[in-house]
Amino acid sequence: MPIPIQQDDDTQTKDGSRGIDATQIAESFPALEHFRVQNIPPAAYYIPDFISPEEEEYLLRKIEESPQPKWKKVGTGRRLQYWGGTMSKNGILLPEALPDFLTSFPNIIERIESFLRVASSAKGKEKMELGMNQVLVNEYLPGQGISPHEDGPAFHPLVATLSLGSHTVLDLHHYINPTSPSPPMIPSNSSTTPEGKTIAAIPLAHLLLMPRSLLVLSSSLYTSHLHSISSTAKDIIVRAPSSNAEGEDRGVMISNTELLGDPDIVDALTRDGRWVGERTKRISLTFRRAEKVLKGGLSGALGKSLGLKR
Ligand SMILES: O=C(O)CCC(=O)C(=O)O
Ligand SMILES: [Fe+2]
Repeated sequence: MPIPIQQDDDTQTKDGSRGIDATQIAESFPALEHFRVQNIPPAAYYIPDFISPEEEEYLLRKIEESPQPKWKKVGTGRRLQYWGGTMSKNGILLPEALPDFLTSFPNIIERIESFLRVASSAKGKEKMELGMNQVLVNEYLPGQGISPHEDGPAFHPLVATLSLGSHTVLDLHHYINPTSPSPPMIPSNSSTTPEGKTIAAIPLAHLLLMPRSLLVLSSSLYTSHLHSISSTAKDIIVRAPSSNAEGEDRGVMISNTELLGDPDIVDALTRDGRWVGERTKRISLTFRRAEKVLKGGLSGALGKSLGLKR
């Protein structure tokens, strides 16, 4: 890639909307299936170099320059921003206008939507119509992560995350089914959610997310699995399990090696059996569609009465 920007008026589609005309280029465009991460539950798609380094730099600057009150702090000290509005306690988006850096140059929302629409329709499948209306920006300093969680039913079960600045490793987790007999090998340090569901102690899979890549999580990976990022400053990726290393030094095997599009990493894995990456500051943008949106905009008083999270 990078996926082309659609800005010119002559790229308007028949219905007047901007973007790639699916019927024109579906044939020549790689099908979404091409980006599918293999051997994990359906479905994750990893698209390397979804944006250019210049676009990455521009987005990083715009996010950094956002007014101070836009930054919120979570318990662990990590910072985040919500664009497009915040969610009420009962899962309704209290909408706000999205900023120009997401809607015009580099036109990233439309580009993600066009990509998914075109790529998913390449084999005559039903087109994905998303209508992304909220963008969550997360900042991670080296050593910061996010504990295992689900993004929840308030959002359409397809989210796209753009990584900027640094690589990271996203861990995918599954629940241990309480109704099936306990397998003898379940490690005793598996954790339990507030709802009493048990999360398997060992992640189901690891995905290396490089800067400028787009990760799409959908269907059962969205609805019945969890994801997390470990609070580490260094990632060790290995080609095969190693028995002579302890703890974190053991490294992890990733499920998206073939999709990385990064010869240096693939070479290191082939030559040395491992790749070590020191994390730097990472900004992620998660694009999603809140299913329920408050009609008629938001007045401060109404927002408060709905339990607006700020
Ligand atoms: O930073 C990421 O890649 C994931 C963020 C995330 O899972 C979330 O904020 O819900
Ligand atoms: Fe999440």
